[in-house]
Amino acid sequence: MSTVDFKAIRRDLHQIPELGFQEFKTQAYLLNYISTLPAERLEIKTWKTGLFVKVHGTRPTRVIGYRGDIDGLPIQEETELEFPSSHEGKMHACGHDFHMTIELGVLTYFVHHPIEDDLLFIFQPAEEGPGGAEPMLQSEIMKEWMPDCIFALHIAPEYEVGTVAVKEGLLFANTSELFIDFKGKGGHAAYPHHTKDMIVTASSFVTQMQSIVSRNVDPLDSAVITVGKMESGTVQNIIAETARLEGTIRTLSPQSMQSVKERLEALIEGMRISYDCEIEVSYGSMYRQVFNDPKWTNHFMSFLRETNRDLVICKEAMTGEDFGYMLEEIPGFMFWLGVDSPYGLHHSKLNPNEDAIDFAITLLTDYIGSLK
Ligand SMILES: CC(=O)N[C@@H](CCC[C@H](N)C(=O)O)C(=O)O
Repeated sequence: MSTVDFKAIRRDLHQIPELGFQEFKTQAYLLNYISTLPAERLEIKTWKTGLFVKVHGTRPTRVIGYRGDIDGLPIQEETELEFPSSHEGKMHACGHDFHMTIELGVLTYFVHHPIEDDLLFIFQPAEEGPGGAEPMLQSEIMKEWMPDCIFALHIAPEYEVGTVAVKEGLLFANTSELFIDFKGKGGHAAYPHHTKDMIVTASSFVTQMQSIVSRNVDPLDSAVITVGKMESGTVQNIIAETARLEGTIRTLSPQSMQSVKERLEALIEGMRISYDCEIEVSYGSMYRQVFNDPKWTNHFMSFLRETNRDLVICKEAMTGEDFGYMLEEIPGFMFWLGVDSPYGLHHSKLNPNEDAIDFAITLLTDYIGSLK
């Protein structure tokens, strides 16, 4: 193959994590690398901070799509790596540095070994939020280069390197971001009866919300409501006038997403009365479930068995992924790639095993190469 050191590329990318739609250095890095490849078969179009890269086939009748996401998370890295994030408070804590590197590896291979069909490599911004897949899908470039099938992977810390986990049908949940603002009346810590304390209100709401999952959702149709951020107050002896909760809702069925929101709004209505305050709710970005096309997924699983790769038929997860939008329009699948990290996704010490990079590049080039 080529003599490119993809681990070194991953390390470069790991050092420059950027949040959704701010991936300027990342885009420049990707463009710079791609500019080192033979250009004859390549067509490159930038889209916001992302990229579409087409590798023209020798006698194309189809376009085979591959999508990787490129954004990082607002987390202060706490690994002991020799190449930590150089961006204060930001980290590739969801493995998108791996995703991009593997995509570059596959792209590189097919630039040197073109197949008959065209290949479309999508480097998608803002997967963690506010979501790049849906607007990318609506873009003129995508309409012109619409793939006939599409694939993607996500790193999985819980599996060994060399393991692929996948299932047909539902893989990832429906998601909705959740923002709730409380407004009461601040005042002296010693005179709570003259105030409307929003720390007490918001705390009580966080606990009450959990009853939606335990009492309103069918236990066989799981849901999660997580509050990841709670902001309130100024100092220890002032009662807080405002509070803000930021969270996310996950449901296995789209119908449950609707009913969870209805219950949440009913609870809010009750809180307004019982705590005599103002409460505003908004939902931010929402992602469609990731639903793997059964035909393509079974084809991939047969390939894994025939080539003696370690395959785990996994359960669905409450993770979200805006790749779900692409799979709604284009048949294909997403799979989990084992990277064996003691710390999980979205953890400040996530440390995936880099051996998974070469494994994944070979796996994907073998699989895509087999699509005669
Ligand atoms: C794979 C992964 O971890 N994806 C994210 C997607 C987040 C979507 C949105 N910002 C939300 O929080 O609802 C995840 O947290 O599952």
